[in-house]
Amino acid sequence: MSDIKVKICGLSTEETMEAALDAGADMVGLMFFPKSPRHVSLSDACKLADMARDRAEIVAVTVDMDLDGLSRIKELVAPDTFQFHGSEAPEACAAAKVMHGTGVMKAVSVAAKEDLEKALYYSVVADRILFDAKPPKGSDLPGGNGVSYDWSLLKDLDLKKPFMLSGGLNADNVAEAIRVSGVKEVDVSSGVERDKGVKDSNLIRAFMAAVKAA
Ligand SMILES: O=C(O)c1ccccc1NCC(=O)[C@H](O)[C@H](O)COP(=O)(O)O
Repeated sequence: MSDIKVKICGLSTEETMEAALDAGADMVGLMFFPKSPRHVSLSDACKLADMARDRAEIVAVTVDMDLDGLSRIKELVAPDTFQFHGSEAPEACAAAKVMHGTGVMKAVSVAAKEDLEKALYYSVVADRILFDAKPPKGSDLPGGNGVSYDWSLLKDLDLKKPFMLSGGLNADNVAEAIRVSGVKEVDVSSGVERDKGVKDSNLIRAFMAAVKAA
């Protein structure tokens, strides 16, 4: 059994949230970016977060959200962690930690080796870095695009902070991604969906099983 940490991102129904929790997901992501097909309303987010509380780390995913928006999510949903998936500056990450008392994960988009350098600035203020694939040209979404990058870029990376690999993972490729990159944490969204934005409980279970067997 591997000790790889898993985040299942963009859960939007009670059935798939339960499947993720029951299968042992360590972190569950709720999407607050209106353009995302995985977007959840505040009231749905509250119900889903209540299911996950004390069973997994609840991650609120936001993109360049203003302070009022973040405060509303904090008050109503009470996430453990904010995932900043836009162009938030390191100072904004630091401020959010102080203001909301949550953990902060910063997404850094990767296509080539030089993209990793950005993580050094964020690793000082964020609790965790999410190395996600750079969105393809023309995509409206900064994440959740189901595309990968060269996993070996993360091999031997010494960041002094935990980091996750994401982008285009699924049950068929996650073991290879872990082997090639040497990472201890993975994140998935599209790879456990049957249609864009529609999570599938069987695919979630298959992904978790593939990670455990890696
Ligand atoms: O998933 C989205 O729709 C999304 C939209 C805007 C910002 C971030 C988004 N997802 C963030 C995640 O953490 C995804 O799990 C990550 O990008 C990997 O997605 P995928 O390649 O689909 O597995």
